[in-house]
This record gives sequence, C-alpha cells and structure tokens, in this order.
Amino acid sequence: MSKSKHVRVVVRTRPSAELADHMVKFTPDRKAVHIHIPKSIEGGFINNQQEDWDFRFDNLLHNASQEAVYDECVNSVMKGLLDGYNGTIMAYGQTGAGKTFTMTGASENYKHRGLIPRSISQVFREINDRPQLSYTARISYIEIYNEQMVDLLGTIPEVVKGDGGLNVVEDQNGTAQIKGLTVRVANTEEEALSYLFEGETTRSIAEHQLNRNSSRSHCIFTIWLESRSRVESSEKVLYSKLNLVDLAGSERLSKTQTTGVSLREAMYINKSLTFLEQVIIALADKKRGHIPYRQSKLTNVLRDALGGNCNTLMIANIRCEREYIEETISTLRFATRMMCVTNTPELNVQYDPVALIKKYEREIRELKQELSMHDTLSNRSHVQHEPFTEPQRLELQKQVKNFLENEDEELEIVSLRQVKEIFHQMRVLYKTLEQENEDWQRIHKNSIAGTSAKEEPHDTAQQGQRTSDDREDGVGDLEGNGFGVGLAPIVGRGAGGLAGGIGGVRAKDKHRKSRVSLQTSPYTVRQDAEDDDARSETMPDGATSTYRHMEMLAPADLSGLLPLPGQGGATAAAHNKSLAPPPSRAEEFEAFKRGRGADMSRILAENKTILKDKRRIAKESAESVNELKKRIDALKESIDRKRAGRGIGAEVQSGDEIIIDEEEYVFLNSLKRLKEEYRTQFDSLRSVRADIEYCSRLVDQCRQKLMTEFEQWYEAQYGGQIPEDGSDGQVEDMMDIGEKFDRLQMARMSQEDPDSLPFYNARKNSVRKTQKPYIFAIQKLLMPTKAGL
Ligand SMILES: Nc1ncnc2c1ncn2[C@@H]1O[C@H](COP(=O)(O)OP(=O)(O)OP(=O)(O)O)[C@@H](O)[C@H]1O
Repeated sequence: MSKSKHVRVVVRTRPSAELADHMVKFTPDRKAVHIHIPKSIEGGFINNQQEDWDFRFDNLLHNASQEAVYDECVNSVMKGLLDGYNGTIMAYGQTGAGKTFTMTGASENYKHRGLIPRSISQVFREINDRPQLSYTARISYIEIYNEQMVDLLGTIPEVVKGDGGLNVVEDQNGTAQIKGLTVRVANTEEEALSYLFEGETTRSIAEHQLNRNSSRSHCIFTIWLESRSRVESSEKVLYSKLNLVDLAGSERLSKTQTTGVSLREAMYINKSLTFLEQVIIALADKKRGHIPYRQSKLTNVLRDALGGNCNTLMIANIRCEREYIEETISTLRFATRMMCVTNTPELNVQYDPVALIKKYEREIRELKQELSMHDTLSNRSHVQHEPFTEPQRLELQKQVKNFLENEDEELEIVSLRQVKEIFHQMRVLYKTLEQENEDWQRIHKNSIAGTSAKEEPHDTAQQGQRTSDDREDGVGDLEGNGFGVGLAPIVGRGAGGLAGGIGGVRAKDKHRKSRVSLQTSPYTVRQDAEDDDARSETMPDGATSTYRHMEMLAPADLSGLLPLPGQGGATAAAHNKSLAPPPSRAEEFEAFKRGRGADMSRILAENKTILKDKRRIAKESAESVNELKKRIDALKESIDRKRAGRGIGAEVQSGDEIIIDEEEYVFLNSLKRLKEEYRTQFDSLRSVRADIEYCSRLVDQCRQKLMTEFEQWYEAQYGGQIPEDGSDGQVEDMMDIGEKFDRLQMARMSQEDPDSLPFYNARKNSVRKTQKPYIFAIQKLLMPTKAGL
C-alpha cells in the first residue's frame, strides 16, 4: 500500500568569502539553521522587531560539491523513478542563490554539471543494469515566462514568435497534461543530453530575441520513462516521470528597484511564486478542501508534485552574506512550509490493450489444447470445439433434415457448440420453408387467376422468367422429390439454394474473413514492426558505447606532449656582453638544470617517477577492465545469438510476444554481475586516472616553470640575440604548445572521467546543430536595425 510522505527539503548555501558568520549558524548535525539579526537602533527603545529565527530541514549542504548535492538529493527519487514512481526535484531561492547552478550546472564544464545531466547519466546507467526490463526514455523541456509556456524542444520560429502554443488541459482522471508538448525519444545518454543543450540554446535565443531575462522564468526539464518486463508477460506497463524544476528567482521589488519590463516580469514571477505559496499553504492545512492549483500555469503543471502522486524534493538555495539575510529568511520560511506538504507516491501501472488481447489469445489457445487433450483421454476425440467448417455444416444440415423427416432418426449430442449449430440449421430450414411457402402461395394464386394471365403476356413472361430463374437456382421444383412443399433437395441447391441460410452464413464468413485479413493486413504488420522498433529503441546499449570510448581513450603517455626547450647554450658568463652569437639553448638549458634550476629539475624528475608508477598501475587496471569487457562482449554475443534463434521460434509459437528461456535468463544475470564487477574495477581505474591527471598536471606545471625561468634567464643573459645554431626556438615551441595543449586537454578530460564523453560529445554536437538557427535568429533580430539605417 502506498504511504504518504512529506516533501523533503534540503538547503544549499552558495559559497562566499563574506559569510555573515555572526548572524547565520548551522547546527553540527547540519539539519538546522539559526539566524540572528540584532535590533536596529532606528527601531527606538520600544522595539518589537524579531531578532532570532530557527529553521529545521532534512539536510543542509554548506559549501557542498555538485556531486554531494546529487548524492543527497537524487538517489531516492531516482530509484522510485525506475520502479514506476513519479519524482520532482525543484530549486527555489532568491536570484543568484545558485538554482541554475544546482539544476543545470556549468554546461561547459563536466565537473560542475548539475542535477539534470547527472540524472540523465544515472537513468541510462540504471536502464543498462536492468536487462530484464525494456525501457523507453523520453525528454521534454518547457519554460514558463510571464504566464506563457514555451516548448524549448519545439521549433525555433515558434519560440522566436514568443508563442509556445502550449496549454494545460486536464484528462479524465484530473491529471494535468500539456497539450502540444514536444516529447522526444532518447535512446542514449548523449541524445538526452543533446536535448538539454538544445533547450538551453533555444532559451538563450528567446532571451536575445524577445529581450527576456532567463532568471525570471521557470524551467521544467522532464525525463519520461516507460517500462515493461522482457521476462514475464508484457501487457503491464509502468509509466513514470522525473520533473527537474528551476524556479524563477524570488526577490523583493523594492530591493531590486526594478521598473518597466523588468518590473512586469518581476510581478509575474512574484505572482506565480505567490500562487505557489498559496497552494503550499492550502496543502499544509489539512482542513482545506480546495487547492487553488489552477491559479497559475506553474502550479497547474506541478500539481502532481504538490500534494499528489510524486516523490518530491525541494532544494532551497540561500546566500549567507549580510545583505541577503532578509531574502534568506523568506526562502527558509517558504521551505519550512513546504515540509508540511504530503504526497502519496503510487505506482503508475497501465495495461497495454494490444498486449492484453495477445495474452488472452494465448490463454484461449492453451485452454483449447488442454481441452482437446482431456477429450482424447476420455475417448471424446470427435468432439468439436472449433467453429464448424462449411463441409461440416452441410453434413450437420443433412443430419438435421433426416432427423426432421424420419421419426426414428436420432441426433447424437456431443458438444454445446454442436447443439448451437443444430438450432441454427433448424432456423435456417424454417426460414427457407416459410419463404418458399409464401412463394408457392403466390404462384398458386397466380395460376388460379390463370386465364387473365394468358391475356397479359407481360405477366406471363415475367412469370416464365421467374420460373426459369427459380429453376436455375434449384428452388421451386414443384415436383421435387422431397421436402415439404416442393423444395429442391437441400444438398443439390449449392451456392444458390438456401440463400437466406447457408448463403447468409457464407456471406457472414466472408465478412469475417475480410475482417481477419484486415487484422493481418500490411498496416498491422507495419504496426508490429513499429512496435518492434519501439522495443529495440528501448534497449540502448549505452554501456557498450561507454566501454568502447574507454578503450579508445586508454591512458596515453602524455610526457612527450609538452617538450622541454629543444636548444640552449652552455657558457653564458663567457658570452656575456661579447658580440659573438649566444650559445645554443640546449647546452644552456642543460647547464641551467644543473645550476639555478636544479631544485625545480629535481622536483620535476620526482614527479615524473610518481607519474610513471601511477601509469603502470593504471595500465594493469585497464588490462583487467578490458578483460572483463571481453567477457561481457562474449556474453552479449551469446545473448544476441539466443535472441536471434528465439525470434524465429517465438513467431511460430506465440506471435510476436517475447518470452525468454531459463538459459537466456541465466546469461542476463551473469551479464548483470559482470557489469557490476566491471563498474567496480572501472571506478578504481578512474580513481588511479584521477591521480595520474593530478600528477601529470604537477609535472606540466614544474616543466612549465622550469622553462619559463630558463627563458627569463636566457633572455636576461643574451637579450634578443640569435643563438649559435641559428634557431630562435621560441616561436616554434609556442605554436606547438598551443596545439599540444588542446590535445592534452582532451586526453585529460577523458582520463579524468571517461564517463564524461557523452556530455562533451552532446555539448559539441548541440553547439554545431544549433549554430545555424541561432545565427539565423540573431540575423533576423538585426534585420530591422539594418533596414532602419
Ligand atoms: N555552489 C556554487 N558554487 C560555485 N558557484 C556557484 C554556486 N552557486 C551559484 N554559483 C554561481 O553563482 C552565480 C549565480 O548562480 P545561478 O545563476 O545558479 O543563480 P540562480 O539562483 O539560478 O539565479 P537566477 O534566479 O537569477 O536564475 C553563477 O555564476 C554561478 O556559477
């Protein structure tokens, strides 16, 4: 049963060199804040001004890294998300308190990436770790600015027009849905990240184009997940979503002294934040029946997260400098209220109707097999459970006719289906008789009025025509040997006879057949193919690509990337002030290393030795990681082979239902274990690489320092003279250093954290992809100015 939970609230402080320590104090358990503002003298002798405030929260993060914030805030929500529970994380606080830094982070810096990119990475990691489930991840990104919703993944022109075209509507369950929202499928982490960056770019275009201030808008980035089991029946589908919300800055109008457009913006923000506050107050009051969600777009969209079916966490971003204390108190007050809000997270399960029908069909098939087995065992193998075929129906018709004609005849009853068919045949015969009786009476009436018929050739012709037609049809054989009032023998009537009966049944059959063929029409096949595509979409092989990247970026020996100065000279003193060209840099550099630069040179050598050791360890660790990777690949191949084999078998047995056997399940479990081991090894490799990165930076710095000192010394000794060997050494080295620096950066990045590659690739691709529309939008922006000139 689902339990109610209060909204978790975590406070994060923005680091600063000017913290008002004497006013803001945190308890040692990092869960409470005490604020003290001494009474001001202007208040006079009788002064009721409040001096102390105490606030208690779930956690308090002071000077915390992005990683620590992520670990504290996202882990529990993330687990629920993957299991089918909705989650919302929102950042609230005054302008500049670090909301955007917390949620999005610095998009150009992997280390400083915020909760959104980190959540994306974890979602795809978790998906890879759950091979028994098939997931589809989708992304949407909206901005709410002055009560207007903008689809940040929509087309640029719409955004540029300032018309997002989005509306909040309620479905029949009262859940708020955004009509017209773009929701994109993301098969990989890189794809999901590129949607984030695309949205960011769209946002900044809108900012330029419409002269907006992005800190005055609310942003909601949503990861939508859909999952179904690959192992058990797949009609059960779990739907969940994670809203990552960057709220607009809450600020006092008087303090910012905003006017004009900014004032209007600030009023809208304050209004929507006031509405948010009103909703929170209403939710906290257990006696309140009505919650005013509809007052603003923000509260309407976040209805699930506030007092609904969602794991919600709020990060209250605060600043602890003296000048921001009032805003900080107001943020903490809001956050305290938020803690009173309770939500009831519930599993979001739905049943896929197509999959359900498939399941029922399978069950019927199995029941029929069981029934026929039961019939065989109890000597009832002739019992019919399937619908009657045409020949069987004709045979039964004969039996019914015999039964009706001969009193001695008996009908053996074998199944309910047969009884129904007998009754049906009786009805057919009855109706035919009735019809023919009417026909006969009409003919008889006509023959009584025979004389007049002779005088009316037209009627006779008609009559003749009818008779011959009837004969052709085998109906109306007055001398017929048989049934009732002159019917043709039933069997002999074939397709035309018993038109209302068998013909009718046939017609129905035809209809049914056409319906059946419709079900297996190319359209349906294509639908199935699409389903398969969708399923294969849901199996992103992020792990594989990550590993491959890792192999590509195996530790490179970077020691040669920043060369020591190539040339130098040996005898500076002797040359000093002489007119002869100075000695070569190489000789001088060697001498320098033994003399003035000896200390630096020794430190450099020591660091190099440490670096070498670390590289050796990293190499061994990388070998064992690669070994694990090979085993994972081999296992994956076996699974693929199994799947390919199963694909054919499964089609024959149960349509396109995917059911895996025990062996494949064992494979999948071993794969999961190997992946875990891989991750552990990989983490230790990563930490060695971080050491390497640190050491190589030290080595670079020492080398650079040694070079710089040498260059300064050399310059002082020989001025701008050209050395003996004719090279100036300097320019060429500088160019190489620039180029090599880029390579060094790339290598560093990947050594520091191989997982960062999707982030950098997405960033690079997003910049490349959005450059064009961005330039286009900027050009458009400039056009009127040009025209005006
Ligand atoms: N924890 C932090 N560590 C380092 N820098 C930070 C931190 N928090 C915020 N900053 C820096 O402070 C500045 C303002 O932060 P940010 O833009 O995230 O504030 P905000 O609350 O989103 O403001 P707004 O409401 O105006 O959007 C940025 O330059 C950001 O890099």
